[in-house]
Amino acid sequence: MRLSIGQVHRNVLALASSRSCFVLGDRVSFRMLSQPRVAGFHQTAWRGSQILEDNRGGPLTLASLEVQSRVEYGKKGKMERTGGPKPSSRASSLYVKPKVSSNVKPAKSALMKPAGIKKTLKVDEALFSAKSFEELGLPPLLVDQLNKEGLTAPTEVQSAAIPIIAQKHDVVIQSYTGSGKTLAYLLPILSDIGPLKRTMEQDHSEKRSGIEAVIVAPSRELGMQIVREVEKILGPNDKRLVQQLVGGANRSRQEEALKKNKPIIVVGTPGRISEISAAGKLHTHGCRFLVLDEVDQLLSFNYREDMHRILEHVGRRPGGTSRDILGPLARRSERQTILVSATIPFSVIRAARSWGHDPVLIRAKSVVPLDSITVPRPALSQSDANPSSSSQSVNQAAVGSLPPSLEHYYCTAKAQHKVDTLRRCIHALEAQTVIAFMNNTKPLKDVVFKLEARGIKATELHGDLGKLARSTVLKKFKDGEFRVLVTNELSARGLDVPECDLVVNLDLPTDSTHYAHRAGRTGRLGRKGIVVTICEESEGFVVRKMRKQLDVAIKPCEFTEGELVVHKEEDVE
Ligand SMILES: Nc1ncnc2c1ncn2[C@@H]1O[C@H](COP(=O)(O)OP(=O)(O)OP(=O)(O)O)[C@@H](O)[C@H]1O
Repeated sequence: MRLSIGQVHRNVLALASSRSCFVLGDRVSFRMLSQPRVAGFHQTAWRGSQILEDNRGGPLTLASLEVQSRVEYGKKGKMERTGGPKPSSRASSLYVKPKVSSNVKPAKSALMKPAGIKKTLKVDEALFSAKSFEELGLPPLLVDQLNKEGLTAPTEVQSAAIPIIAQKHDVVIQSYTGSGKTLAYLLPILSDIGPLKRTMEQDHSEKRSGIEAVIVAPSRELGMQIVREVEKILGPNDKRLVQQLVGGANRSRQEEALKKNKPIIVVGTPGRISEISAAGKLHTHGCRFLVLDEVDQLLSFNYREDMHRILEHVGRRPGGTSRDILGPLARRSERQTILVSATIPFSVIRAARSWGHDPVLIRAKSVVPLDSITVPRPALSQSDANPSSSSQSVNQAAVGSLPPSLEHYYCTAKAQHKVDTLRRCIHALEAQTVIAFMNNTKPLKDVVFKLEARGIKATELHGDLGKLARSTVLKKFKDGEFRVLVTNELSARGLDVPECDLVVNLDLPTDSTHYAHRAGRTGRLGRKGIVVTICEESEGFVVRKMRKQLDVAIKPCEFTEGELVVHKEEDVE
């Protein structure tokens, strides 16, 4: 395939999508494919073949990637599914056999009743790569530690990401929820820094001191989850090498720990990292890795000042290009930048291009250079802004973000009957670990109260709770003390509760990206999971619209006589 390459320099100040993703920096260089029909990487079905075995240890270049000659175009609108069969073709194994009546057609999958004991949801082996951790070049000490933790095979996205990150590329990792993106970036980092790294580099790297990796996450809960993951791999003797810098926790204690423990990795929320950095207590100029987990959220308007500081300070090369000419964030730095999310809008691709060295997009079974992806121009001013194209970008971001193992349904209920419908839904599906989402904080308590009154153990989680209460609630829910967690958007991103077998939307998510992240709290790592949206009759069209945007079947249903009854599509369209 021939690429026509042009350079476009552009001042980018404006938001690039309806979700207010902003692009920092004032000079963006990107190349465009000559084919105008290419809508973008999510929709266009890029099929970069699995190229990892083609890299024979040398530095990864576009030529070595062989992507230009090996990329194929799929049909417009069809997406490439990775790491598992299509939803329609899979065999399912969830709790209930759907009831079929005259106006009802059976669900495609065969649902089955559970044993009356606490379920252990089976992990789908198709999600795992054929390669082993050793074959991906991880150091023996690290592989041993992974084995000790019961991690014996990499997932597809880990298999794709580990060698590319090890070759020092700036990357964007996009893979569906629960596919193992956290280890996809942690493992190559821990191969390079800390006590488990490659032995041949040990002597040289021993001399390094200070923070070598900064990982940023949008919520305290996700930050702490990442910290636990790093601690697990480092083991009890070295867990002090990772320091949490999340908001809500005691700042002076965090600062003391930085001084005393001399961590090599910090994980935190944007506000707290930037606060401690501004106070001169966090020195990250020599940092080699910057990870933005849930990057599309981190680059939203809400975080712009803190993220600006982080991008400006972390791993900054002393004496970089003058900010007068290029602006502070267009300056190339020595750090390796790793951007991660299940949903990657065009604004993130643009940002990654402007910050990175030959950045590549890694998906579970493909690796493509970002320069080869056509993205629409960002709106430069209010008058240029085309709301439909920016919302299109957000919707495009959601395609391919959902695990194939999920089943999606929706039913209608009046507002005052939603909790009762939720109760019937939980019983019909015999769900044991349920996350119910609402859009606001206030009504959460009321839903908990009503569920408890109906004999279902429930609890609420939201940002207004104190730090301690938040972690206690989450721990108790993970330990199975509560059957239902009623929560808001706070829990939609990154939260990993492997046992979660049902997600319910009690309020409609604001768009398909929000739907994807909420839905992704179930069906983790290829496990089976069900997502049910309970909406009012007048909102049914919104669900059907999201279904189209996400390219997944969200089937109309109801819960009667303790059964899930799936309706024929024609009856409701
Ligand atoms: N190779 C592996 N073997 C077994 N379990 C794994 C492996 N990799 C990751 N996991 C587990 O899979 C679960 C999901 O991983 P993770 O939270 O990294 O997913 P994710 O892709 O980041 O999801 P999200 O997009 O929702 O943040 C976690 O419980 C994690 O410990």
